[in-house]
Amino acid sequence: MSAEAGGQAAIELTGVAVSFGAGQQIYRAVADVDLTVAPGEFVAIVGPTGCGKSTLLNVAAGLQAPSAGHAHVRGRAVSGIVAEAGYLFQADALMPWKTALANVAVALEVKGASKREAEERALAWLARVGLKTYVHRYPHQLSGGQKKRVALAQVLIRDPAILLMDEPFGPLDAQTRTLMGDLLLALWQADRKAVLFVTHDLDEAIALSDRVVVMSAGPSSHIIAEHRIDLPRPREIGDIRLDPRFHAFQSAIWRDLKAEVMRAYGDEFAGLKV
Ligand SMILES: Nc1ncnc2c1ncn2[C@@H]1O[C@H](COP(=O)(O)OP(=O)(O)OP(=O)(O)O)[C@@H](O)[C@H]1O
Repeated sequence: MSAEAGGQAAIELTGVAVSFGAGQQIYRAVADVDLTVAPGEFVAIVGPTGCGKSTLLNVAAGLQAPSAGHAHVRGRAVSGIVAEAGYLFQADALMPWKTALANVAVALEVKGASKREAEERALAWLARVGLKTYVHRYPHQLSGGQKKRVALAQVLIRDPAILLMDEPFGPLDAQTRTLMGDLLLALWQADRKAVLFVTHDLDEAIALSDRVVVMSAGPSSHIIAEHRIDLPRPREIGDIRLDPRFHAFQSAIWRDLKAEVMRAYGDEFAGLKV
């Protein structure tokens, strides 16, 4: 679906540059990025470490002001934190002193819902993410994957218009990552929100997305390629990985990415001669 077909874009970055520091110490992390996510589209950003993936996500979230260019979310210029976005980051955002139920319910309570209504809806969301029997556990009594499911419920219960996800399943083991990917796909399929998803993992990017955007190594990182992933939906990650076209996408994206990854790491590996 193009941005035009769905009306205004869900997320639109135009000519975005981000620099850190000042004077002689200035570091131009990202330069001249144009990126549009259409309503209902799932877009993944991949690129070498330190290329500016999180920086771009932060610009879309309103957490980082661009030094040049503009960010729009659903047609509105971003200035400050975007309230209609749901964020899921690698680090755990759960409050350790609250149960799973309270952690999810609080997302509605802060928006003015009564405790009873918030808890009822939180129970329904925890059931949707498969945690019906864990609602009274505290985060330290949950596995990494279970905590991620609570975090997902905590984000989705607010019904955000767009989702911004930064390596959300990064700390999980491979099997749990796959299950979390399938859960995310099932939830997304039921209620297609625009998603901007940052990951290091090519397989994850291909399996989940409609489009994979490849960034160059920094400084002045920019988009060097885009791949439309027209694999059939609904998808299950285990099955879609067996599709021969999945491997064709892997090879094509890796061809774009490899030189940039080598450029990002080159000097460090050169220094490791023994
Ligand atoms: N607040 C900051 N101050 C100074 N430099 C920063 C700041 N935030 C990010 N950078 C630098 O900008 C560049 C891009 O960082 P960013 O975290 O966006 O990259 P990334 O692609 O998400 O990295 P990774 O894949 O390793 O998570 C990096 O070189 C980083 O060191």
